[in-house]
Amino acid sequence: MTSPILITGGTQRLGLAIAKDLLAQHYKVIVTYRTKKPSVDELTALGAILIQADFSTQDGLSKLISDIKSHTKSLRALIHNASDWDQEADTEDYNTLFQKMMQVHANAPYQLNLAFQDMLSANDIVSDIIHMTDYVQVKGSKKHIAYAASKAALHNLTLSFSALLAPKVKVNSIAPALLMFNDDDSAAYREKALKKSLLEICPGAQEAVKAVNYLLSSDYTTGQTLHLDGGRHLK
Ligand SMILES: NC(=O)C1=CN([C@@H]2O[C@H](COP(=O)(O)OP(=O)(O)OC[C@H]3O[C@@H](n4cnc5c(N)ncnc54)[C@H](OP(=O)(O)O)[C@@H]3O)[C@@H](O)[C@H]2O)C=CC1
Ligand SMILES: Nc1nc2c(c(=O)[nH]1)N=C([C@H](O)[C@@H](O)CO)CN2
Repeated sequence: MTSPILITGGTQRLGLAIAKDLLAQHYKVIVTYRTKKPSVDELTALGAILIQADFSTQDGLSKLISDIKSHTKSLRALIHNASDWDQEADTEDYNTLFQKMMQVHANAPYQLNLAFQDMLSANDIVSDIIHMTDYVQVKGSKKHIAYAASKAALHNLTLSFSALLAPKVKVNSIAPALLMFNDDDSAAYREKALKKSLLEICPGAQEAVKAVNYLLSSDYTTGQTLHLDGGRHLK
């Protein structure tokens, strides 16, 4: 009996591509979503279990933990992908912004990892936790200060949980820089963003898919970060 892979925020962009690829490999997949959209039905038709969840509140997080435990007794992998890319320019309520970024990007993965550690260790093979962090985890960001701090916290969870859960569970970060533009990104933004890396491309969601599959297949990678940044750190 193969255990399912749980991916959070898997109904658009990188998460959707990862979920579809795992389904195509015949993994059992549980996907969380916050907002109903056509891909919820698309993934259900492909055989995924879709669970509505909003991690921005403790009640929402506690409900998700309960819902997951009602669906399975084990997990092959837990992929923390859900995220909001909020910026300080959009608000003056910095307390709410900071709390929300830390809640979604650090507190939710922290509590889900602790709640599901036994389910992850219940397999005959080594399981995986993957934290989708960000290039800015080590660099910071002038325009997304709270977001960057929360991604740094998420990466620190990689270090702690890899030590705590070894050898039954590998725990790694995937730290992308630009992988996908957003639909409302201007031509000027896109041109400027492309020039921030050495390779000067926007590779698309499959770059994240390939990284996830490497980590799932690895026998010897834990506590690490896969940097998907086109050489931006050297520019
Ligand atoms: N795209 C890129 O180039 C980069 C991405 N990353 C990271 O990779 C991951 C995937 O990126 P991307 O695909 O662009 O992500 P998105 O911005 O598309 O967000 C992914 C999903 O997160 C869900 N989500 C947001 N807040 C909550 C919440 N409070 N509770 C539950 N779900 C929530 C959303 O759900 P819904 O839509 O249902 O509301 C959304 O579908 C993220 O962690 C991101 O930070 C890092 C660097 C670059
Ligand atoms: N949740 C999200 N996080 C991030 C996004 C996004 O669209 N959603 N996008 C980026 C940018 O691509 C950035 O890496 C470009 O420099 C970062 N995080």
